Amino acid sequence: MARHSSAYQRGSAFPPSGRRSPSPQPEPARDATDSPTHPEAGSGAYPGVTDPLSYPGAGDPATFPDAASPRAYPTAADPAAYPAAAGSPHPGAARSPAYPGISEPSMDHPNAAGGPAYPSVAAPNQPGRFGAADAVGPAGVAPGAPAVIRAAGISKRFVSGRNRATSLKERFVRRGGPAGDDFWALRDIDATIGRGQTVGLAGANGSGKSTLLKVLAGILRPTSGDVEVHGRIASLLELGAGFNGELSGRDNVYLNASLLGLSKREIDRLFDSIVDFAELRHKIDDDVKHYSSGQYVRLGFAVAVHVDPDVLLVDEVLAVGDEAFQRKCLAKIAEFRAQGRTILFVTHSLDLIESMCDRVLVLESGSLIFDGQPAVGTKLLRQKLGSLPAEGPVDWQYATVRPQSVSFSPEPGGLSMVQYDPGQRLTVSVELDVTEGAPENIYLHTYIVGQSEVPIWMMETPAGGFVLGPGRHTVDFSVPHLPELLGAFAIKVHVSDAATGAPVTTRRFDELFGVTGPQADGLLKVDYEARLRA
Ligand SMILES: Nc1ncnc2c1ncn2[C@@H]1O[C@H](COP(=O)(O)OP(=O)(O)OP(=O)(O)O)[C@@H](O)[C@H]1O
Repeated sequence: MARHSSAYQRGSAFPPSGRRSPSPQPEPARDATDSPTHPEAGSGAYPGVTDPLSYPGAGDPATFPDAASPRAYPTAADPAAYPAAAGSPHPGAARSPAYPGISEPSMDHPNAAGGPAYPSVAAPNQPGRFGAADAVGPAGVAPGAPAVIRAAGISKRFVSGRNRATSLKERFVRRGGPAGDDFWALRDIDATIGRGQTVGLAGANGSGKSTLLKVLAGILRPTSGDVEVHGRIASLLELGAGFNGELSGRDNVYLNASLLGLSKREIDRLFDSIVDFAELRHKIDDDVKHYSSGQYVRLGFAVAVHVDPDVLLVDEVLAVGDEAFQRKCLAKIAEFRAQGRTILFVTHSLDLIESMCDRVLVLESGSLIFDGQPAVGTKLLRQKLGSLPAEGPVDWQYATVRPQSVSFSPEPGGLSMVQYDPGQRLTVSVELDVTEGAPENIYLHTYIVGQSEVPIWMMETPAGGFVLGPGRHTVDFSVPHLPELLGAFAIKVHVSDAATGAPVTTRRFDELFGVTGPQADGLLKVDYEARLRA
């Protein structure tokens, strides 16, 4: 099992025992000084291959959101809450155009061990670490699928180059002060990917998708949090796909495939198939620096899918290929999926997520705001991106105040009952989940709706609303004497901010209560007279 965590030691095996206190270090912003080389690279075994028994904290069972009942995640913690940068400089996060891609490790990442490595290789399967307690069963995947990737509390801070200390002296002088402009690209992400899942990673530009993929691949070190990986990962993370521009396509195939764990003999056997897949036989002996971006990606993808990975991580790079190659890649992904391999891919194509994924993770400003069924997650994202109007201000599942359930009983807190006679007491109880960021004074109005959604009457909280803190609350609306009615009735709840009147959400519940009065269906009885005017 390979693990990436903030407890990494540079260029060496993992610590022998005990959880190290992280010495998180923000990534520097991409700039011209980022180098693709790895001066710290030591010699040694393939990176990421570690002694599973020595890893601190492995086996902490995390709790996972129930993907079948998607939930919004709490607002990300204030960056200030994260530990300040300390420890050795971290010049990684290179995005050099020359060697971006599959496997470029940041320099102080342990994967930097192993010579001129651009590995995204993770350790071969190590049985025993992921037991039944780790099983996850998100949408579309049989419950009990073992976890292959687990990210716990992942945060990633970058320091922009603008105000970054550029010398030791400056660093010393600024000690205790800000190291530069902090920017949190990821905030407290928890996610567990089960074996065989095809997971889409979606979100607006800059929401943190690529950063998360790189952290999972072990290419970026998280500022805090842990990643565990069970199995061999092949990743295609950026345009350029991790090739050495000075080498030919042929040499790069050998270099990359060997870094992904294949022997020379295995690569000899696969070579033709890789080249054919990439459709680059005519170019294979040219230096890859003369390749077009699409050709880079073809070769990178071809290598990645030929090394028999357990987990395939793919960034939006597919968009670079022409349509025919995209089709080929998607067919390959579908084949992997059918073989029960695990795939995590970033895409802006929400249709693709709906058609290919079992599950979607949606990021917003570095926070995971949704983890669950693709149809629901893409709807949320479309709403957020403004391509789909929200039903009411915000779908109730994502609102800061969520009407969770409604129940009917004669007395508040009494046994629930659904059938009533006119004149009887009825209490409609609305259960609300109030999250951080909800209005302080919450105003509810509930409509009792009859056939064809016709409102029969309305009940509301006092004008100032109720002050409800985060947590679960129940609001009871009691009707001492039900009017004469006949029919079945449902409840529609509107939530708004009592201070500003701003709507929060609306939910129409399916639960019904019935009243067996003498009236015609669904009508309220009022006293009246009928006279013929003289
Ligand atoms: N090395 C870096 N230094 C500073 N900021 C960075 C660095 N890498 C990424 N960022 C910033 O982190 C944020 C997340 O970037 P990331 O590439 O993960 O987003 P994304 O969701 O993949 O975006 P897109 O859809 O546009 O590809 C962005 O604001 C980006 O500018």
